[in-house]
Amino acid sequence: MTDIEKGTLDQAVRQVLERVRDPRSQQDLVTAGLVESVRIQGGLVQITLAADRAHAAGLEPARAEVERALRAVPGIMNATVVLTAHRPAGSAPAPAPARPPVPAAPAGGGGGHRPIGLGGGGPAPAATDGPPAKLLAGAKAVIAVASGKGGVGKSTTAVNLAIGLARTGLSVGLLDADIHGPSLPRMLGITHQPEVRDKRLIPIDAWGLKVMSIGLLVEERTAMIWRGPMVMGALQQLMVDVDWGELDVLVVDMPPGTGDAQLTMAQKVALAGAVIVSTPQDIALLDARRGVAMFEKTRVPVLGIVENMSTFCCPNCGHSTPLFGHGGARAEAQTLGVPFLGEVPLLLDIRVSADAGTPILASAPDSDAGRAYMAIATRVAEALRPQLEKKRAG
Ligand SMILES: Nc1ncnc2c1ncn2[C@@H]1O[C@H](COP(=O)(O)OP(=O)(O)OP(=O)(O)O)[C@@H](O)[C@H]1O
Repeated sequence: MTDIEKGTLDQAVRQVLERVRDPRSQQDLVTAGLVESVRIQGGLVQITLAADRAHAAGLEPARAEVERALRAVPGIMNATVVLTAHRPAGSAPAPAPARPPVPAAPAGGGGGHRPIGLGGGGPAPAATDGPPAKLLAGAKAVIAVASGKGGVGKSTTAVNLAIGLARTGLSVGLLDADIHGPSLPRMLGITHQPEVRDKRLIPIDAWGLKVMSIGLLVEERTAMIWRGPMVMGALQQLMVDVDWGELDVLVVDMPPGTGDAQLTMAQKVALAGAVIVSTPQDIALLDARRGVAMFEKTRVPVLGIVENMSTFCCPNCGHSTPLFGHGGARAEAQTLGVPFLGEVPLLLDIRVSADAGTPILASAPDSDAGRAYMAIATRVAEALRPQLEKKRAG
């Protein structure tokens, strides 16, 4: 796209936003300060409208009108307008910007910048507090990999667990729902963006898995600063707009913690089970306990606990040291009455292979780490068998 074409698109988008009225103030959406962000990239447009909850309830027709109008503009291949209700009640909308907030795309588009590819093809929820619906129903079993605390190796476990499940002969997808820190593209060595076909995102094939991550669609920095309802909006769109095809298991790498985002996910998706990852330290186990409690509260079966960074294996002499203690997760699992799925040592090779984008179970399946992950995956596959058989029969 040339600079001139891009300038014309900017202008067309602005005209649409200035034509549609806010029903409350009767001002156009830009003047009313309701436009939070505009992103234009290679013919794809994503706009976020933000208002307080009461105001947002009446803005759906305006949102739909903007979307319709944008999709009719020549040169716009697809447009998604998201309405978020995250402004505090009674707060004044942001002052009208002189221009719509800066489109994130550099002039000329493309150029290595990550586009928004959300197609808006499915029944994407417009507001973030719509009625609960069970999403991702296409997969025979959806499992969440969660941790009460960040940095315990949840994503590394999710990746290797997914590869292990695929090695048992299942068709497996991997969804990175860790919106604030999407690390799966890096861990899987994915550098290209997903295609949009019939307004739906096509997951990327990597290591025998179908993969989708918000990290493939927006810059990491953008995702990091999103607030709660925007995170939920993005998550829901990821769950609605991706064409997963036929899957036996979809592994969801959850955001760390046990806050609203996790709870909402657990409620909106018919989860077949959850795998909780923890290090053996008391503090991490305390958070893991909260994770187990959260899933139990939402009636999601806990498939078990994984102890990560169990012992430190020195790459030089092979000596094992229980750096963070050892066995705590097994004991905790016993106390909580949930299965213990296995332990993974703290190994330099795991970190190096993750950073290189070549997950250890794919690159070195016969290594200690590879075997540890495969044992965990085999236990999870076994636990999922009844559900998979039931779905296949049905
Ligand atoms: N068993 C292990 N041995 C060595 N390094 C590991 C191990 N598990 C994870 N790591 C490394 O620890 C770091 C954090 O892991 P990871 O990103 O999987 O954690 P996380 O819990 O998903 O973090 P966040 O909550 O921030 O997303 C990464 O550099 C990863 O390579």
